[in-house]
Amino acid sequence: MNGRSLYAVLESARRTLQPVVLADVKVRSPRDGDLIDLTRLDAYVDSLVEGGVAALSTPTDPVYFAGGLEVAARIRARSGLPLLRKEFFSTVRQIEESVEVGFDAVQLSVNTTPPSQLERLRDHAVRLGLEVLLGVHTREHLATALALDPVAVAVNNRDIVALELDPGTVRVTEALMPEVPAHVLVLSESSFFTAEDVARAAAAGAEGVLVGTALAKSDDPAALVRKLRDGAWFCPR
Ligand SMILES: O=C(O)c1ccccc1NCC(=O)[C@H](O)[C@H](O)COP(=O)(O)O
Repeated sequence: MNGRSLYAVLESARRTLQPVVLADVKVRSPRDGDLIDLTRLDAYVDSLVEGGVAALSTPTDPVYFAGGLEVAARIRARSGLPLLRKEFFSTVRQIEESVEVGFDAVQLSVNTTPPSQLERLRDHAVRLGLEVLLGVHTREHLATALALDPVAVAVNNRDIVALELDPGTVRVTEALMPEVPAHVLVLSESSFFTAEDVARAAAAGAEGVLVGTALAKSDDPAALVRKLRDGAWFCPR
């Protein structure tokens, strides 16, 4: 394990009572089309870091999100922050290449990872020193995830199976939080546009939020990171 821990980043919200803001470096969105011009990727990552994001993620799926391991390697080279891989995981090889590229964590979403592979891929990732978030969108997904005794879950406010074409709402996080045990860390993901959205997730007990589209579309991503984070207080569960 290296010094870049996503778990530690999320845990920090419990001490500071401020939620952490993570940025999803998403080149393309199935819903909104092209988001990041790769010729400005380095400058974009720099502005996120300047704004004070606590960690980064990137979807490496090339088909719907125009991501890839080359983009991930560029983000890795540009920033020393913890880096989470989003992918439709189904093979052990994908976990191994995540380590090779320099990811610190992977998200295995319960609704896209083949059920027979979920525990196996989680265990393999842990053996290789990766941190693991189990991604959920419904009560049923959450029950499946909690049965695996996770350190952290990611509540996706959008439906990744519908390729995030739904608008998404922080109400998904608000509805699921009462069922998450206090010791499990929570990252609330997707559909964050205003400081009020972030405040609602933090008030519901999410240690962190993951923001992609709003930052990519912003003229001043650093300022937006500060605005989203500074108006919110984390309420311990
Ligand atoms: O969540 C996943 O499992 C996933 C897998 C493969 C590709 C993308 C995946 N998720 C995408 C996201 O999580 C969103 O891009 C992220 O939450 C940012 O959302 P938004 O702020 O609404 O752009």
